[in-house]
Amino acid sequence: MVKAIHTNNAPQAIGPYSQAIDAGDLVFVSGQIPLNPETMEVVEGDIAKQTEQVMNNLQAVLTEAGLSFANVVKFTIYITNMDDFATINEAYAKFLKEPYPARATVEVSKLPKGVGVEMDVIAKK
Ligand SMILES: CC(=[NH2+])C(=O)[O-]
Repeated sequence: MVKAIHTNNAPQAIGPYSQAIDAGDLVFVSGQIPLNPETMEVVEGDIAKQTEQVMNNLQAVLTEAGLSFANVVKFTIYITNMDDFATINEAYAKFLKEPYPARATVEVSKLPKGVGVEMDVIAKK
């Protein structure tokens, strides 16, 4: 039995998906892009600001599931410009403590709403 997680503290889904799915021992959080949850607009600012918003959005969904970044076992990061890798790492690391989750970072040609970064996570209860 799976359960959808929903919070108004993170952006509403922009397509037919749940913000997260509780699948028992694991919680799968959908890709977050840098939308302000109140306005549903892309945040203004550079890729560091976008990364910070993505992390805040992920944190809000995890909190709704009763979890935190300490529960995250896997991140996937999608970026539209691999030249942003170092900047994204720096902004990302501010939210995490060692041992860091497993991770993959891939460059893609486009992301929804024209943003530069999207991330999804898998968390273990
Ligand atoms: C933003 C997102 N998670 C999607 O699938 O479009």
